[in-house]
Amino acid sequence: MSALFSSRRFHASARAFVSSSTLFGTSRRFRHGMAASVASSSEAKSNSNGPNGRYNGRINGVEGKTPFLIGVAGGTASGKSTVCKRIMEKLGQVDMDHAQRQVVSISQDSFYRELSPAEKVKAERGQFNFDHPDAFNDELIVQTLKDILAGKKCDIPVYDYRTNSRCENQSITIYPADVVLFEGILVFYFPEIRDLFHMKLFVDTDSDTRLARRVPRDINERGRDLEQVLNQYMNYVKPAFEEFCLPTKKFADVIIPRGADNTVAIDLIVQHIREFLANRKQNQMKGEDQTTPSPATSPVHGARRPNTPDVYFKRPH
Ligand SMILES: Nc1ncnc2c1ncn2[C@@H]1O[C@H](COP(=O)(O)OP(=O)(O)O)[C@@H](O)[C@H]1O
Ligand SMILES: O=c1ccn([C@@H]2O[C@H](COP(=O)(O)O)[C@@H](O)[C@H]2O)c(=O)[nH]1
Repeated sequence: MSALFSSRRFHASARAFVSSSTLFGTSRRFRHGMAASVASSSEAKSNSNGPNGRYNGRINGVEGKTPFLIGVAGGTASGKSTVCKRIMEKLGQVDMDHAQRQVVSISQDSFYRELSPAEKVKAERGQFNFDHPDAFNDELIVQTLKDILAGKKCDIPVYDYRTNSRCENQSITIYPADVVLFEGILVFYFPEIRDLFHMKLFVDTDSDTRLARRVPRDINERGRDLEQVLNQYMNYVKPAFEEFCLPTKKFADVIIPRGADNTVAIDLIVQHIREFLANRKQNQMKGEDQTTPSPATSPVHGARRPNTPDVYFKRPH
């Protein structure tokens, strides 16, 4: 079993409760960042796969090596994408060619299912429940994540919150990478998806803070008005969070209070990823792979982790 991916090692290093009060005072606003390239369908098609459907163009990606798949769950506007962006930034993965990235981030929002005409009308009136598990195409998520774990290049849909639908003729190309972050409100809800993750993070941000962030975001970036945002929040978002998202916190390996403000937690996760990448590179140079996530920590191979969080990054009381 890979020593690096023995969860014991990571957990031991992080088990101490971290005093964070001096570090979390600053409130910063971060912009969303796509960790994959957005292309038109024709562009996406021009990025060819090699034999066996595997992409041949990467330097670090070795065929057949399973990427380390990290699930990032949490309520709306908890800071999931910002946490992923922070991780990417700290690993120097943002300002580089998408095809060369070792770490990529994917949003569950890309997998909202197509609505029927009647549902579209409801959605336009703010009467469709986008926070219910039925709103997602979970089969496509499973298939995509399995393809990613198999080292395949994938094209995933681009979602437009303003029209409540996929952008036509557009896709995001996800190139094979060593580490893949998959973030979304319900990424731990579906057992078949949940069981694919090698590590599960839950971004745990206070509900008032989340609402205070969601209101301006939905107005400024998603084309909503205040009344619409608050109605949707009260009728669908909040009840669905309590029924479907919050109960999945128990599946997390690491809970990150305060999201991107929690630099201690993010640094620990980044350190863990750095060690994985360094170890994988070293083993590749030696011509062997000991860093493919091991059966003990890899749900892909059927083993399961206990459903209790191993680590809390906690402010002392
Ligand atoms: N730590 C933070 N401080 C201030 N604003 C933040 C912070 N984290 C996220 N935001 C802002 O809150 C909104 C939601 O953050 P985002 O990361 O998109 O959340 P999620 O992906 O969970 O929906 C965005 O407008 C983002 O810029
Ligand atoms: O068409 C749509 C699709 C989704 N939503 C809302 O988005 C959030 C999930 O995205 P986060 O980035 O995690 O906030 C979810 O709460 C949906 O309510 C939408 O309003 N319209």
